[in-house]
Amino acid sequence: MTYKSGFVAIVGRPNVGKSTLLNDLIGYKLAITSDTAQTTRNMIRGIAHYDDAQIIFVDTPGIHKPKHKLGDYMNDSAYVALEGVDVILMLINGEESFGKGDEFVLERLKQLGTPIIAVLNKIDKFSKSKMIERLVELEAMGAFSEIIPIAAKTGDNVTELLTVIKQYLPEGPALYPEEQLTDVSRQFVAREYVREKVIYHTKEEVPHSVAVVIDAWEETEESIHIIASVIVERKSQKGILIGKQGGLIKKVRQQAERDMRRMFDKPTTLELWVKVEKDWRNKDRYLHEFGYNTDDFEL
Ligand SMILES: Nc1nc2c(ncn2[C@@H]2O[C@H](COP(=O)(O)OP(=O)(O)OP(=O)(O)O)[C@@H](O)[C@H]2O)c(=O)[nH]1
Repeated sequence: MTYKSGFVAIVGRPNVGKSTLLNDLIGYKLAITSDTAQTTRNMIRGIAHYDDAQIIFVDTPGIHKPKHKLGDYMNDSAYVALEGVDVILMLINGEESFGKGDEFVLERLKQLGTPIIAVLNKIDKFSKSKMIERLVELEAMGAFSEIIPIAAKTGDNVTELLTVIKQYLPEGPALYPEEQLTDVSRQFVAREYVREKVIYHTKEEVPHSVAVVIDAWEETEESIHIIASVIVERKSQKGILIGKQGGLIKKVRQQAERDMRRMFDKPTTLELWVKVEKDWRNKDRYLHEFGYNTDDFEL
């Protein structure tokens, strides 16, 4: 049996299902997901170990028109993630026809000369005839090495996608030790879990204005206690997030704790403080402090 190893980038417009697919492929919840566009802000590597291959999947922020410095950082992380990968998965939301946003992403990808697999996602949400229409549309573009329809949410056809991906990987040894599942820290994962719950429980403006910072991480053999700040941009958002008698932030805390216990495999408790930093998404100092800095790219 030949053993293969390589890097696979998952790219596309916001909200097409990239993080859902990453979690599916690696088999646990590393990347947070939501129905709010632009949830993923950093590139995240998930390492999948198979009998015949090791694949490093790189999830990326959705490529979009940036409106602030954080948006610039997100797009930059997506492009940096493409460097040196063996295959690119371009995720497309099959509910809609290939639009201007997709075209913009594809133009950039074509310049790299890396094989691109078009992954038509969310096939559980539309009819077979619509799916065929979309596949024909993609085929006619002549830009893709393969076109695979899937439903990342239900796992439909993801095994088939994996088989195709492996065909594009070079023969080679494992690049990471078997026990390593990602390159991001547990602190990063903890921050992201909190952010996911905030996004879930708040609407409209709040999700994009939130950052999470770990202030303290107290860990023993038996348990973990984390103190974290949830940063928002306006006083009004702080009120929304705390909720009536602290009800909303309590829900965020409890649900994040539940995910953390599962992920870190020990009892985990969380203490959350909501703070306001005006317009942080446009200020280099805060972007740096909250973990959205280009220094990460060297990782
Ligand atoms: N019905 C259905 N929903 C899906 C599927 N894949 C993803 N979703 C949903 O689509 C939404 C967006 O999914 P994400 O995985 O967060 O999308 P993303 O591309 O990482 O989004 P950004 O962070 O904005 O770049 C979530 O509500 C998912 O549950 C699918 O195959 N079928």
